[in-house]
Amino acid sequence: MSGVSVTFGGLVALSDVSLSVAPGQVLGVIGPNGAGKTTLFNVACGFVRPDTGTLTWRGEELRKLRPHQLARLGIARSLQELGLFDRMTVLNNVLVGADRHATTGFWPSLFGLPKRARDERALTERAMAVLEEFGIAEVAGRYPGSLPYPVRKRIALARALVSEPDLLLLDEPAGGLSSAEIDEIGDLMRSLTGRMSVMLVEHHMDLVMNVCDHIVVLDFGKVIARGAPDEIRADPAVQAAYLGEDVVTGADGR
Ligand SMILES: Nc1ncnc2c1ncn2[C@@H]1O[C@H](COP(=O)(O)OP(=O)(O)OP(=O)(O)O)[C@@H](O)[C@H]1O
Repeated sequence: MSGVSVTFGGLVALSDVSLSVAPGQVLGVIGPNGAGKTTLFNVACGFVRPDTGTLTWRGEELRKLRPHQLARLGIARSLQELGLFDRMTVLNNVLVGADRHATTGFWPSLFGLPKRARDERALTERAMAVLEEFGIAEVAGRYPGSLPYPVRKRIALARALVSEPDLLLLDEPAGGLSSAEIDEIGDLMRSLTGRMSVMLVEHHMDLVMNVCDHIVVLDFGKVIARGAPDEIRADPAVQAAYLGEDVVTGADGR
């Protein structure tokens, strides 16, 4: 993302924001309320078109990015609004995310050619492996509506991961979770380091400090700091921006 600016009416939500996520890196984007985090996430997903600036993915500029193009580009996202289908089993919800790996198109699947069956078996195995990794394989046959929120959250994450994206975009994964559940989600995220690039947009400092390799701090739509977690923690501009906010830092209270 380079030189991205977004205005809503007269309000500047993002101003000349540049950032990049290195291969295998977990990048955190934090900032106080109204800093522009959600807007930045929406730009990365193609929900919001920036007024100025460019998005580049693997050396190619993405002009007029639209959300439905992400999967083809190897980018997955998980939103705060989990978007699970309550009338589909957990396994089928996860399989929805696996589309990118289905090699057969519409016509072969319509005529039920054997390749389709092989594809489906491989995809189901992959989906079960991700559910297993997330510790929720035992609910594969259940319906999401009957499951507690933290489990639903894991299902949404599993759905994003089953396509084995090269870049995962996460919007506030800690929202609505208790601190023990945040620790668990943090462990899951740390296990993603090196496997894919992750951009994590999150208000919760604790999670960001624990799982991110690199952090970008926004305030009033501008980047006010960037660096490793320890540098960010010690940065006076960041402390000033968060002044008056209920900031939770490390588990040891630092
Ligand atoms: N669709 C919109 N129309 C008008 N103003 C908007 C819109 N979306 C965001 N804004 C404004 O842009 C600014 C940045 O908002 P944004 O939601 O990106 O911040 P945030 O860092 O995600 O905040 P929070 O932590 O509270 O979710 C805010 O002043 C917000 O009121």
